[in-house]
Amino acid sequence: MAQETTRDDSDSPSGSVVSPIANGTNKKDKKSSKDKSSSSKKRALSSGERRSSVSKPARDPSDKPEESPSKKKKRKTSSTAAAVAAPPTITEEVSPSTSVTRSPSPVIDFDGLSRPSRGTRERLEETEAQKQERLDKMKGAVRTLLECLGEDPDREGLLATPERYAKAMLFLTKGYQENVRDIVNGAIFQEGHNEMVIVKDIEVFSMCEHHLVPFTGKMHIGYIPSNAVIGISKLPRIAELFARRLQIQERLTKEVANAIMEILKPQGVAVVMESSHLCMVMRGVEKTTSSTITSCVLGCFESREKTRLEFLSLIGVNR
Ligand SMILES: Nc1nc2c(ncn2[C@@H]2O[C@H](COP(=O)(O)OP(=O)(O)OP(=O)(O)O)[C@@H](O)[C@H]2O)c(=O)[nH]1
Ligand SMILES: [Zn+2]
Repeated sequence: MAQETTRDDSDSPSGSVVSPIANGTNKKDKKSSKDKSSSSKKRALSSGERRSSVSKPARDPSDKPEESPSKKKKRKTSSTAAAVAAPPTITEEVSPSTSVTRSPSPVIDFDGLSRPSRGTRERLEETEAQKQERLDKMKGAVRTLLECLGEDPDREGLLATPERYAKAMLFLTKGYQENVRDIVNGAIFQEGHNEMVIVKDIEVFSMCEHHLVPFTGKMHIGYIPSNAVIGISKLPRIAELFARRLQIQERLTKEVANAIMEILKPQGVAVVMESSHLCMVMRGVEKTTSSTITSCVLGCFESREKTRLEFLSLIGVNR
């Protein structure tokens, strides 16, 4: 349910840079939008730099463009100086011909993919034949799993299980292949609005990356626009995109909050998630009534206690 409360935020950052994803370009003019987006990305970065520097999403350590050998050698000599230097620039000259542009946000890359890794991009770009080959490989692995469990994979009830489970796992991790740009679909409206917007009690289903079993619960998302509002359904869609993959609840909460900051450049975002982990209910400590609450507050939700408390009371966590 979406909720709006009146508020006057005099110290809201002036103006709002709409991030490249907000332009909602569709596939055909993606090339030109990519050029456009790189300049707006730089703009986005400058407005991003204006954002509270208190909490920045941790970059995935593997998200480092390959350095050319000469650069590596130079780096060794001045490592101490580098250690205190300003954080790495976004566009790093790997070699004169190819400069690698890293997206300003480590949760959404310049292609609109969310935290892509080699494997997930392959999944997105594979041919029908490669898709079938992947499915066959997964079916074989599940068959082996059934045998190792002491089951008979050829008995009637299990004959189709390898394919069913392989397809189920691909569905449960479909978030890897979704593109934030398609999710937002250009539904960002310059409304000159700066009251708190909350969509709460969003059902979330994710997969614990340690045990490959689900954790499910509710997510509450609030933001205070700088100017632009997003289509309210896009907030649960963004949550879904980051939930449908192998996750931990802390990272899921943080990625949703940072993605919304990146897409909308609002004054601040707050995300709270409460969920039950089957890996704690059906095995291990076997606590059926326990639930885990995680939160991530950015921008004015982080810097202003009043704003944070108002959000928490409106979502009923402060009860
Ligand atoms: N901020 C805001 N958004 C609204 C309101 N009413 C409808 N919307 C959103 O307007 C957006 C329109 O987005 P589109 O992608 O063009 O429409 P759609 O394809 O039906 O979007 P989905 O509902 O996400 O399937 C949707 O995200 C709606 O949720 C409202 O009162 N406030
Ligand atoms: Zn687990």
